[in-house]
Amino acid sequence: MRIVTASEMYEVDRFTMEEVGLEGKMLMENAGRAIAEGIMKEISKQDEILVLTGPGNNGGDGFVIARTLYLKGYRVRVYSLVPEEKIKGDALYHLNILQNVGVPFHRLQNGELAVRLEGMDVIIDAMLGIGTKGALRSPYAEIVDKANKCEQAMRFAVDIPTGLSSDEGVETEVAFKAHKTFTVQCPKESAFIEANAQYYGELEVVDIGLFTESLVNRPGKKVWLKEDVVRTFPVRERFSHKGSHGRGLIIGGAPNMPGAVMMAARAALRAGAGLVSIAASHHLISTIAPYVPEATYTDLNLKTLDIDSFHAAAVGMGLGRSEQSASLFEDILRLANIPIIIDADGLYHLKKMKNMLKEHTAPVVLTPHFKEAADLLDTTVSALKQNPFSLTRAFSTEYGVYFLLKGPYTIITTTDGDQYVVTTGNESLAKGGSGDVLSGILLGLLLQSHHITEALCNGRFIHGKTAEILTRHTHSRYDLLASDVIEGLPMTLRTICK
Ligand SMILES: NC(=O)C1=CN([C@@H]2O[C@H](COP(=O)(O)OP(=O)(O)OC[C@H]3O[C@@H](n4cnc5c(N)ncnc54)[C@H](OP(=O)(O)O)[C@@H]3O)[C@@H](O)[C@H]2O)[C@@H](O)CC1
Ligand SMILES: Nc1ncnc2c1ncn2[C@@H]1O[C@H](COP(=O)(O)OP(=O)(O)O)[C@@H](O)[C@H]1O
Ligand SMILES: [K+]
Repeated sequence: MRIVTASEMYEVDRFTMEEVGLEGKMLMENAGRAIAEGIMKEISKQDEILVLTGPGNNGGDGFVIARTLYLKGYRVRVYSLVPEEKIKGDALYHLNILQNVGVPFHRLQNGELAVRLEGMDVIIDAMLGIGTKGALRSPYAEIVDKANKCEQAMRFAVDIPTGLSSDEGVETEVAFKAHKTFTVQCPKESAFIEANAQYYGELEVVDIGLFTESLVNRPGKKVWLKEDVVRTFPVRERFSHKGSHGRGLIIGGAPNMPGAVMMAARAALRAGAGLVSIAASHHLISTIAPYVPEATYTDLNLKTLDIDSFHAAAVGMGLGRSEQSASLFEDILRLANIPIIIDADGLYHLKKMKNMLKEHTAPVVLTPHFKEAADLLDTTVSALKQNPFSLTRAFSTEYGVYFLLKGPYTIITTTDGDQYVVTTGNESLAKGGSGDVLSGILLGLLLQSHHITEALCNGRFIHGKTAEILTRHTHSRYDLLASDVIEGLPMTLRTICK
């Protein structure tokens, strides 16, 4: 499912209207009806419903929603924040129909509504959409603030909550706090910015018949969905052997962090890897081996370890930050000609030698969380949180790496700048070890997949999905351990990726 900026959405609108020939009025009718259908599932006919409308097409969607609800017998009225003379085009067309049908219609007088927002059971925000520029002006800011204070009301936003930008990089002062946002055709970039989650609430995408084909040739952003996992998950052939599913190498294991490589190895095997080897300090091997008997072990000595005899490697989990491990990491990066995942302490060392990435020809996957990523990109966590798409895309294309920016909304960027968002998972994963398990799953899938992007998206999807399934059935969001996620993978794989 494509994620768009405002300008991309306008291009989709233009293409659909001018080149395909679907009229704007009809698109507005489709949008309003689809959103009204969604809202009707959440409200009752006893509810007092107020639709707040603005000057543009977002307001036009609001007129269609109000008419649809009214004709179905709901108690709805419309409040326009602008005089009728300001309403033009398709929105005016639908305002006329609204008035012909007899839906109660009022407009704001001297900045005040003639009804108390506090008395409303349902407030629908069709004030501003993707045409929003800058901070809210009066009277929008005041009305939005009042609406947000109506604690008893269910609040729905049309397309985007009024006050938010569609694009990343814009700080929000005041915005409508929706319980649920019905977004038109494609989620907008800003829906995946952490600070905006409190305004969007739950997000539902409504299909109104727009054609997104006009965007096909641009580097794109997409949400990776279950149907994408089902379509691309590696198939296990009946006559395959262990070598068919890849030989993976995990390099790490500082004496005080034996768990990281252990969990990564076990997760890689559970995700389907054919063979997994752990290269760790020989003191550690006897400690780890009983916990992952299916793996093989080798001393972490680059004179004897032939990295390229493996199909892919993961390095950095529990590697340590000593000078010695820094030079070990540098040697690995210089020697490896296989796809390599770099996580945790590997990312720490990489910061000082990131120019090596430009010379490196084999695929490199970086899996930082926000703090690690901000360090690597020489920026702050808050700047990265506000501009995660553009900053990671710039880094990926400059350094030629795959970048998996870990978080509740994980953004995966390819070397070409295409981006995928994976939103599975919940706060049960906010616990030490989750990242090690993810690295293991990613390695397991990298070994079995023809496409690196699919391996990364699928790996991150099943990691989060497993946490969702476990916290729904057998665990709480408090107790879940990273190793529980490994043991929960069978449930996810059996249901999604048979
Ligand atoms: N085919 C279609 O057309 C379809 C359209 N669709 C729907 O249309 C929506 C986009 O409609 P749109 O382009 O009319 O923009 P929209 O956001 O409603 O209003 C812009 C107005 O806001 C005003 N304004 C801006 N910033 C402001 C601020 N900070 N504070 C205060 N005011 C501010 C600005 O005023 P101005 O600055 O020009 O005076 C301008 O007049 C889209 O989100 C979707 O819901 C869908 O139904 C699909 C089919
Ligand atoms: N609140 C959350 N919601 C969903 N996923 C989360 C949340 N917090 C963490 N995660 C996931 O857990 C993992 C944490 O990785 P990381 O911070 O590297 O953990 P560690 O280094 O402790 O192993 C990431 O995959 C991230 O997407
Ligand atoms: K809106």
